[in-house]
Amino acid sequence: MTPIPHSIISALETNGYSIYDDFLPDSVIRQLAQEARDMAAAGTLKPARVGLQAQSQRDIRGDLTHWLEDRGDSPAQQHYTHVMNELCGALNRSCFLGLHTLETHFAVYPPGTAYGRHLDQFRDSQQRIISSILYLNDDWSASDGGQLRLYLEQPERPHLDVVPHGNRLVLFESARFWHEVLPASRERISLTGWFRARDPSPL
Ligand SMILES: O=C(O)CCC(=O)C(=O)O
Ligand SMILES: [Fe+2]
Repeated sequence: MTPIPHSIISALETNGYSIYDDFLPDSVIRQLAQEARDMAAAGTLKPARVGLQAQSQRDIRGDLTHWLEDRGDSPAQQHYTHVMNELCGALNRSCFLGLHTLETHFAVYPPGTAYGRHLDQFRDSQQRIISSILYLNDDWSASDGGQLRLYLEQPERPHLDVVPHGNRLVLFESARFWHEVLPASRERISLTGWFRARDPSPL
């Protein structure tokens, strides 16, 4: 069992979001980044879709994605899914969120691309409860751009810009925070996941 630092959970409980550095071993982050770059080079990543209006909204989202298999296809992906399952259990024990599954994709944003302001929970579905992003970038600095801009609903601090440093984990309540990805001058890589509640049972 991998212990999950309590500060991740307590920040999420207090603020509705959490930012935690050095989440996984650096070697795992490097391996995951390499796998994403290899897929980008091989042309196996797909342009991301935005809900049902994918055609008309293509320009609001410039990343290329690859969905992970449930257990992960490589030792590094298996490490990630194992720790995220532990995190799921810890969130359920502390916050009673009833999280059931995690869906995750690699996301590669070519230089200059972005993802416009949006909410992760689709209007017709309540199932995405917690959004999670694990950044896989080497030596990122704020001047490279690519910040995740989280709109905090606070008059004194309308938004928070999160620099996508490698091995930084960001969690936030999917239905609560509008957010966007600012364009970067470099390729920007991440593993983006959503903890979902159980599918509602049919009536
Ligand atoms: O990569 C990020 O910082 C956020 C990505 C995002 O908002 C999404 O994929 O829905
Ligand atoms: Fe999002």
